[in-house]
Amino acid sequence: MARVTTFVTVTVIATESLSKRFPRVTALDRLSVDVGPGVTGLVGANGAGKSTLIKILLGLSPATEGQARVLGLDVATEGAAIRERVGYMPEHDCLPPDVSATEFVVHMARMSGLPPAAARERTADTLRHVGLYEERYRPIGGYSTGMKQRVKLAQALVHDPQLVFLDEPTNGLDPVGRDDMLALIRRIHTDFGISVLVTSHLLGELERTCDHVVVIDGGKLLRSSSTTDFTQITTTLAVEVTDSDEHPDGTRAVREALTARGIAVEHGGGLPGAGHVLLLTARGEETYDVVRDVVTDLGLGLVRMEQRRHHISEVFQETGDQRKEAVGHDS
Ligand SMILES: Nc1ncnc2c1ncn2[C@@H]1O[C@H](COP(=O)(O)OP(=O)(O)OP(=O)(O)O)[C@@H](O)[C@H]1O
Repeated sequence: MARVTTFVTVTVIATESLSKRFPRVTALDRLSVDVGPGVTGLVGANGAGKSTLIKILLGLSPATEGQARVLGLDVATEGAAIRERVGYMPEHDCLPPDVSATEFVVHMARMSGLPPAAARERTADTLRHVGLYEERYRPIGGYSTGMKQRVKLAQALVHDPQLVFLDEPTNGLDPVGRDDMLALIRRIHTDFGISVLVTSHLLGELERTCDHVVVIDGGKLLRSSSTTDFTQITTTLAVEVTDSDEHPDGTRAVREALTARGIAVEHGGGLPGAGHVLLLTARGEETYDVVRDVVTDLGLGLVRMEQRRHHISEVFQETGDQRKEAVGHDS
């Protein structure tokens, strides 16, 4: 008998027309989005609805309308089964100050159903993984913000979930602490195969960490796509040319010729120390040909013509004021 092979795209989270209305505000507004395995960023300004979505996905808060499934389980009826398989790092400080990280994480592991010996072993492994060593025996009250974030992360991981929700894990961290946390988040997926949904109000910081980014604003979906698609919507070409006797300012001559051919040159000499660099938006292969022809016709030398990858935050700056205002940017 012929064997039929089907390719199934695994959906980790699926929402369909999901809404959450509070008396004075609509926190989620008919949100339909699918999230696959890997590391996914959920980005939106403060109040966009990120935490509300996470609480619904954990089965902790009922949706007003619509449906959602997590790991194939219905959030409305299978919340307990979802929480067995999903770890949650809440946004706000929620740690008891008087106990040590070890005591707290063992307690959380026991609450998740692990027997005492396994809970202790998993706690030691997880705290080591998040980078807490001798300090793990000291009371949490004396910890830095970075150490507290690591304890919150450890308790989300200790029961070996298939998926973790991390709500603003970089909040309150300095730039070095932020980078460390983002690297740690990436390793949760690469080292253990756990899928991650991580929220942030900073679009820029997620591009290095996430495979996929979902952007929401006012509870509505603005965009959901792979990080690469985000950063390659448009390609900027950096073009550098020589001068000649005939054209002592080669850069200017090329700029004028390109403008005459209908190619907008975004900035002239915008890169540090590169007075001869032109930046222009490439629209397919033909832009390359036009630049090459223009430079040759002017009798100039082409020093370089290279693609410059966009950062996510730049893409948003270019795609309209509404999005720009909706999403915070790295400073
Ligand atoms: N229990 C609640 N009662 C009333 N309004 C709420 C409640 N929880 C959230 N909201 C409102 O819903 C909107 C979305 O809040 P939510 O906390 O989900 O946003 P967020 O994107 O996580 O932002 P932040 O990072 O600031 O928490 C906000 O306007 C908020 O004030």
